[in-house]
Amino acid sequence: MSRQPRVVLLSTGGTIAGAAGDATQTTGYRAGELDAATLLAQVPDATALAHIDVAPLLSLDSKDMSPRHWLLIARTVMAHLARPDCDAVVVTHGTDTLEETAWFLHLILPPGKPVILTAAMRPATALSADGPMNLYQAIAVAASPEAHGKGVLVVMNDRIHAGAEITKTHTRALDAIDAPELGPLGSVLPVRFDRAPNLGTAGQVPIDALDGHDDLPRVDILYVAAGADPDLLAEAGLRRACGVVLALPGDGSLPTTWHAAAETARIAGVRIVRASRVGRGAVSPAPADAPDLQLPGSGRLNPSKARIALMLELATGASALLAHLSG
Ligand SMILES: NC(=O)C[C@H](N)C(=O)O
Repeated sequence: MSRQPRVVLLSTGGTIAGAAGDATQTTGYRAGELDAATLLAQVPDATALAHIDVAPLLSLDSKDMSPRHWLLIARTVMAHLARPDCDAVVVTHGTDTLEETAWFLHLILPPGKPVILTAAMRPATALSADGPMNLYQAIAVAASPEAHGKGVLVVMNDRIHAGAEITKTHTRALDAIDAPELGPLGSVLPVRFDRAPNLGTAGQVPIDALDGHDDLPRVDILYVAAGADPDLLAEAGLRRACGVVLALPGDGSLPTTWHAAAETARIAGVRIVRASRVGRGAVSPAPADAPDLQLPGSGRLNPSKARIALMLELATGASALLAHLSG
Protein backbone atom coordinates (compact mmCIF):
# COMPACT_ATOMS: atom_id res chain seq x y z
CA MET A 1 0.00 0.00 0.00
CA SER A 2 1.40 3.45 -0.88
CA ARG A 3 1.99 5.75 2.06
CA GLN A 4 -0.46 8.51 3.00
CA PRO A 5 0.55 11.91 1.59
CA ARG A 6 2.12 14.24 4.14
CA VAL A 7 0.65 17.75 4.10
CA VAL A 8 1.90 20.78 6.06
CA LEU A 9 -0.90 23.05 7.29
CA LEU A 10 0.38 26.60 7.64
CA SER A 11 -1.99 29.06 9.32
CA THR A 12 -1.70 32.81 8.75
CA GLY A 13 -5.01 34.07 10.20
CA GLY A 14 -8.09 35.39 8.41
CA THR A 15 -11.77 34.80 9.01
CA ILE A 16 -11.25 31.06 8.66
CA ALA A 17 -9.48 31.43 12.02
CA GLY A 18 -11.88 34.10 13.27
CA ALA A 19 -13.89 34.05 16.47
CA ALA A 20 -16.95 36.05 17.50
CA GLY A 21 -18.99 36.37 20.67
CA ASP A 22 -22.02 34.53 19.31
CA ALA A 23 -22.87 32.15 16.50
CA THR A 24 -24.98 34.61 14.49
CA GLN A 25 -22.19 37.17 14.25
CA THR A 26 -20.66 37.26 10.76
CA THR A 27 -19.13 40.74 10.95
CA GLY A 28 -17.24 42.53 13.68
CA TYR A 29 -15.40 39.36 14.75
CA ARG A 30 -11.70 38.97 15.45
CA ALA A 31 -9.89 37.45 12.46
CA GLY A 32 -6.91 35.17 13.05
CA GLU A 33 -7.74 34.06 16.62
CA LEU A 34 -7.35 30.30 16.07
CA ASP A 35 -4.18 28.49 15.11
CA ALA A 36 -3.62 25.61 12.69
CA ALA A 37 -4.14 22.88 15.30
CA THR A 38 -7.51 24.30 16.37
CA LEU A 39 -8.64 24.61 12.74
CA LEU A 40 -7.64 21.05 12.04
CA ALA A 41 -9.47 19.80 15.13
CA GLN A 42 -12.69 21.02 13.45
CA VAL A 43 -12.14 18.66 10.50
CA PRO A 44 -11.10 15.32 11.98
CA ASP A 45 -12.07 13.56 8.73
CA ALA A 46 -9.12 15.24 7.02
CA THR A 47 -6.72 12.90 8.79
CA ALA A 48 -8.11 10.09 6.63
CA LEU A 49 -6.86 11.97 3.55
CA ALA A 50 -3.33 12.80 4.64
CA HIS A 51 -0.89 12.89 7.49
CA ILE A 52 -1.04 16.54 8.50
CA ASP A 53 1.71 18.52 10.23
CA VAL A 54 0.42 21.75 11.74
CA ALA A 55 2.65 24.81 11.43
CA PRO A 56 1.20 28.05 12.84
CA LEU A 57 2.94 31.01 11.16
CA LEU A 58 0.93 34.24 11.52
CA SER A 59 -2.32 35.37 13.16
CA LEU A 60 -3.32 38.24 10.92
CA ASP A 61 -6.45 39.73 9.49
CA SER A 62 -5.23 39.69 5.90
CA LYS A 63 -5.89 43.43 5.57
CA ASP A 64 -2.65 43.70 7.57
CA MET A 65 -0.55 41.51 5.24
CA SER A 66 2.44 43.27 3.74
CA PRO A 67 5.31 42.43 1.37
CA ARG A 68 7.34 41.38 4.44
CA HIS A 69 4.69 38.77 5.22
CA TRP A 70 4.57 37.55 1.59
CA LEU A 71 8.32 36.98 1.71
CA LEU A 72 8.03 35.14 5.03
CA ILE A 73 5.19 32.94 3.74
CA ALA A 74 7.03 32.17 0.48
CA ARG A 75 10.26 31.25 2.27
CA THR A 76 8.41 29.11 4.81
CA VAL A 77 6.44 27.27 2.12
CA MET A 78 9.62 26.65 0.15
CA ALA A 79 11.44 25.31 3.21
CA HIS A 80 8.65 22.79 3.80
CA LEU A 81 8.45 21.79 0.13
CA ALA A 82 12.19 21.16 0.09
CA ARG A 83 11.77 18.38 2.66
CA PRO A 84 11.55 15.01 0.90
CA ASP A 85 8.82 13.83 3.32
CA CYS A 86 6.56 16.85 2.61
CA ASP A 87 4.16 16.24 -0.29
CA ALA A 88 2.11 19.44 -0.23
CA VAL A 89 1.43 22.63 1.72
CA VAL A 90 -1.97 24.10 2.62
CA VAL A 91 -2.03 27.75 3.70
CA THR A 92 -5.02 29.20 5.54
CA HIS A 93 -5.40 32.94 4.87
CA GLY A 94 -7.87 35.81 4.96
CA THR A 95 -9.89 36.59 1.85
CA ASP A 96 -9.26 40.34 1.82
CA THR A 97 -5.79 40.12 0.31
CA LEU A 98 -5.81 36.46 -0.71
CA GLU A 99 -5.35 37.46 -4.35
CA GLU A 100 -2.13 39.28 -3.53
CA THR A 101 -0.51 36.47 -1.55
CA ALA A 102 -1.65 33.90 -4.13
CA TRP A 103 -0.22 35.92 -7.03
CA PHE A 104 3.04 36.56 -5.18
CA LEU A 105 3.45 32.85 -4.41
CA HIS A 106 2.56 31.99 -8.01
CA LEU A 107 5.38 34.22 -9.29
CA ILE A 108 7.90 32.81 -6.82
CA LEU A 109 7.16 29.08 -6.63
CA PRO A 110 7.95 26.81 -9.57
CA PRO A 111 5.09 24.35 -10.18
CA GLY A 112 5.70 21.02 -8.48
CA LYS A 113 4.36 19.83 -5.16
CA PRO A 114 0.86 21.23 -4.55
CA VAL A 115 0.51 24.54 -2.71
CA ILE A 116 -3.11 25.23 -1.83
CA LEU A 117 -4.49 28.39 -0.24
CA THR A 118 -7.86 28.40 1.45
CA ALA A 119 -9.97 30.87 3.39
CA ALA A 120 -13.50 31.51 4.63
CA MET A 121 -16.11 34.23 4.79
CA ARG A 122 -17.73 33.24 8.09
CA PRO A 123 -15.75 33.05 11.32
CA ALA A 124 -15.13 29.63 12.81
CA THR A 125 -17.70 30.31 15.55
CA ALA A 126 -20.57 31.12 13.12
CA LEU A 127 -23.60 29.00 12.26
CA SER A 128 -22.77 27.17 9.01
CA ALA A 129 -19.17 28.34 9.11
CA ASP A 130 -17.63 27.70 5.68
CA GLY A 131 -14.06 27.35 6.96
CA PRO A 132 -14.08 23.69 8.03
CA MET A 133 -15.40 22.43 4.67
CA ASN A 134 -13.04 24.73 2.77
CA LEU A 135 -10.13 23.39 4.80
CA TYR A 136 -11.21 19.80 4.27
CA GLN A 137 -11.49 20.42 0.52
CA ALA A 138 -8.11 22.16 0.40
CA ILE A 139 -6.50 19.14 2.08
CA ALA A 140 -8.31 16.82 -0.35
CA VAL A 141 -6.82 18.76 -3.29
CA ALA A 142 -3.38 18.87 -1.63
CA ALA A 143 -3.49 15.09 -1.20
CA SER A 144 -4.59 14.49 -4.80
CA PRO A 145 -1.95 13.44 -7.35
CA GLU A 146 -3.90 15.55 -9.87
CA ALA A 147 -2.85 18.77 -8.12
CA HIS A 148 0.82 18.08 -8.78
CA GLY A 149 2.43 20.54 -11.20
CA LYS A 150 -0.63 22.82 -11.33
CA GLY A 151 1.05 25.79 -9.63
CA VAL A 152 -0.41 27.65 -6.66
CA LEU A 153 -4.10 26.84 -6.24
CA VAL A 154 -6.92 28.41 -4.24
CA VAL A 155 -9.68 26.13 -2.97
CA MET A 156 -12.87 27.67 -1.64
CA ASN A 157 -16.55 26.98 -1.86
CA ASP A 158 -16.34 23.71 -3.84
CA ARG A 159 -14.06 25.25 -6.48
CA ILE A 160 -10.41 24.94 -7.43
CA HIS A 161 -8.96 28.16 -8.82
CA ALA A 162 -5.59 29.12 -10.27
CA GLY A 163 -3.91 31.26 -7.60
CA ALA A 164 -2.79 33.74 -10.25
CA GLU A 165 -6.31 34.33 -11.53
CA ILE A 166 -8.45 34.96 -8.50
CA THR A 167 -9.80 38.17 -7.11
CA LYS A 168 -12.22 38.96 -4.29
CA THR A 169 -15.56 39.74 -5.89
CA HIS A 170 -17.91 40.18 -2.94
CA THR A 171 -17.58 41.91 0.41
CA ARG A 172 -19.79 39.53 2.40
CA ALA A 173 -21.15 36.56 0.42
CA LEU A 174 -19.69 33.06 0.71
CA ASP A 175 -18.76 32.89 -2.99
CA ALA A 176 -16.43 35.83 -2.58
CA ILE A 177 -13.51 34.51 -4.62
CA ASP A 178 -13.66 34.18 -8.38
CA ALA A 179 -11.50 34.24 -11.49
CA PRO A 180 -13.38 36.80 -13.60
CA GLU A 181 -13.92 35.70 -17.22
CA LEU A 182 -11.69 32.63 -16.81
CA GLY A 183 -13.66 30.71 -14.21
CA PRO A 184 -12.42 27.92 -11.95
CA LEU A 185 -9.94 25.21 -12.96
CA GLY A 186 -12.07 22.53 -11.42
CA SER A 187 -14.23 21.44 -8.55
CA VAL A 188 -14.12 19.47 -5.34
CA LEU A 189 -15.43 17.01 -3.98
CA PRO A 190 -14.42 14.80 -5.70
CA VAL A 191 -11.27 16.53 -6.93
CA ARG A 192 -11.72 17.22 -10.62
CA PHE A 193 -9.78 19.50 -12.98
CA ASP A 194 -11.70 20.69 -16.06
CA ARG A 195 -8.93 22.81 -17.56
CA ALA A 196 -5.20 23.31 -17.17
CA PRO A 197 -3.83 26.44 -15.48
CA ASN A 198 -1.79 28.95 -17.45
CA LEU A 199 1.63 28.54 -15.88
CA GLY A 200 3.54 30.93 -18.19
CA THR A 201 4.47 33.22 -15.29
CA ALA A 202 4.71 30.59 -12.51
CA GLY A 203 8.04 30.65 -10.69
CA GLN A 204 9.34 33.49 -12.92
CA VAL A 205 10.99 35.18 -9.94
CA PRO A 206 13.23 32.64 -8.22
CA ILE A 207 13.36 33.19 -4.47
CA ASP A 208 17.17 33.45 -4.67
CA ALA A 209 16.73 36.65 -6.64
CA LEU A 210 15.26 38.11 -3.42
CA ASP A 211 18.13 37.06 -1.16
CA GLY A 212 18.88 39.87 1.28
CA HIS A 213 15.38 41.36 0.89
CA ASP A 214 13.01 41.37 3.83
CA ASP A 215 10.80 43.97 2.13
CA LEU A 216 10.01 45.12 -1.41
CA PRO A 217 10.40 48.52 -3.08
CA ARG A 218 7.51 50.87 -2.48
CA VAL A 219 4.92 50.94 -5.26
CA ASP A 220 1.75 52.98 -4.75
CA ILE A 221 -1.60 52.54 -6.44
CA LEU A 222 -3.45 55.70 -7.44
CA TYR A 223 -7.15 55.37 -8.14
CA VAL A 224 -7.94 57.82 -10.94
CA ALA A 225 -11.52 59.07 -10.74
CA ALA A 226 -13.13 61.43 -13.26
CA GLY A 227 -11.61 64.84 -12.75
CA ALA A 228 -8.91 63.57 -10.34
CA ASP A 229 -6.02 65.99 -9.92
CA PRO A 230 -2.68 64.97 -11.55
CA ASP A 231 -0.95 66.41 -8.46
CA LEU A 232 -1.49 62.93 -7.01
CA LEU A 233 1.09 61.62 -9.45
CA ALA A 234 3.41 64.60 -9.22
CA GLU A 235 3.69 63.90 -5.49
CA ALA A 236 4.78 60.26 -5.98
CA GLY A 237 8.45 61.25 -5.82
CA LEU A 238 7.83 63.13 -2.57
CA ARG A 239 6.30 59.98 -1.09
CA ARG A 240 9.48 58.12 -2.11
CA ALA A 241 7.56 55.70 -4.30
CA CYS A 242 9.78 53.81 -6.73
CA GLY A 243 6.77 52.97 -8.84
CA VAL A 244 3.12 53.86 -9.31
CA VAL A 245 0.29 51.74 -10.67
CA LEU A 246 -2.51 53.87 -12.00
CA ALA A 247 -5.97 52.34 -11.55
CA LEU A 248 -7.41 54.06 -14.59
CA PRO A 249 -10.84 54.20 -16.20
CA GLY A 250 -11.66 51.75 -18.99
CA ASP A 251 -8.78 50.27 -21.00
CA GLY A 252 -6.13 51.98 -18.86
CA SER A 253 -7.18 55.35 -20.32
CA LEU A 254 -5.02 58.15 -18.95
CA PRO A 255 -6.90 61.47 -18.63
CA THR A 256 -5.36 64.13 -20.85
CA THR A 257 -4.73 66.33 -17.82
CA TRP A 258 -2.40 63.58 -16.46
CA HIS A 259 -0.13 63.26 -19.52
CA ALA A 260 2.39 65.93 -18.47
CA ALA A 261 2.58 64.68 -14.85
CA ALA A 262 3.11 61.11 -16.05
CA GLU A 263 5.96 62.16 -18.32
CA THR A 264 7.59 64.24 -15.56
CA ALA A 265 7.38 61.37 -13.05
CA ARG A 266 8.75 58.89 -15.57
CA ILE A 267 11.72 61.14 -16.38
CA ALA A 268 12.33 61.54 -12.62
CA GLY A 269 12.70 57.73 -12.43
CA VAL A 270 9.30 56.67 -11.09
CA ARG A 271 8.12 53.54 -12.93
CA ILE A 272 4.49 53.87 -13.99
CA VAL A 273 2.13 51.09 -15.07
CA ARG A 274 -1.40 51.60 -16.40
CA ALA A 275 -3.98 49.24 -14.93
CA SER A 276 -7.75 49.45 -14.95
CA ARG A 277 -10.48 50.10 -12.38
CA VAL A 278 -12.88 47.89 -14.36
CA GLY A 279 -12.13 44.41 -12.98
CA ARG A 280 -12.56 42.46 -16.21
CA GLY A 281 -10.66 42.44 -19.49
CA ALA A 282 -7.09 43.36 -20.41
CA VAL A 283 -5.39 46.75 -20.62
CA SER A 284 -3.76 47.69 -23.95
CA PRO A 285 0.05 47.98 -24.01
CA ALA A 286 -0.01 51.76 -24.71
CA PRO A 287 -2.55 54.57 -24.21
CA ALA A 288 -4.50 54.93 -27.48
CA ASP A 289 -4.16 58.72 -27.59
CA ALA A 290 -0.54 58.93 -26.42
CA PRO A 291 1.43 55.89 -27.64
CA ASP A 292 4.75 57.71 -27.10
CA LEU A 293 4.35 58.17 -23.37
CA GLN A 294 6.01 54.84 -22.50
CA LEU A 295 3.38 53.89 -19.95
CA PRO A 296 3.02 50.12 -20.23
CA GLY A 297 -0.34 48.50 -19.64
CA SER A 298 -0.86 45.80 -16.99
CA GLY A 299 -2.44 43.32 -19.40
CA ARG A 300 -4.82 41.14 -17.41
CA LEU A 301 -3.41 42.13 -14.04
CA ASN A 302 -5.63 44.17 -11.76
CA PRO A 303 -3.95 47.09 -9.95
CA SER A 304 -3.01 45.03 -6.85
CA LYS A 305 -1.36 42.32 -8.93
CA ALA A 306 0.35 44.80 -11.27
CA ARG A 307 1.78 46.45 -8.14
CA ILE A 308 3.33 43.15 -7.04
CA ALA A 309 4.78 42.47 -10.49
CA LEU A 310 6.32 45.95 -10.51
CA MET A 311 7.67 45.55 -6.95
CA LEU A 312 9.35 42.30 -7.94
CA GLU A 313 10.68 43.80 -11.13
CA LEU A 314 12.15 46.73 -9.20
CA ALA A 315 13.61 44.40 -6.55
CA THR A 316 15.19 41.88 -8.89
CA GLY A 317 15.66 43.68 -12.18
CA ALA A 318 13.57 40.96 -13.85
CA SER A 319 12.72 43.44 -16.56
CA ALA A 320 11.00 40.92 -18.78
CA LEU A 321 8.29 40.31 -16.18
CA LEU A 322 5.92 43.16 -16.87
CA ALA A 323 6.55 43.12 -20.59
CA HIS A 324 5.64 39.46 -20.64
CA LEU A 325 2.54 40.04 -18.54
CA SER A 326 1.20 42.85 -20.65
CA GLY A 327 1.90 41.10 -23.94
N1 LIG B 1 -13.09 36.74 4.98
C1 LIG B 1 -11.93 37.15 5.47
O1 LIG B 1 -11.02 36.38 5.66
C2 LIG B 1 -11.81 38.64 5.76
C3 LIG B 1 -10.78 39.00 6.79
N2 LIG B 1 -10.86 40.41 7.06
C4 LIG B 1 -9.35 38.71 6.31
O2 LIG B 1 -9.06 38.94 5.18
O3 LIG B 1 -8.52 38.31 7.08
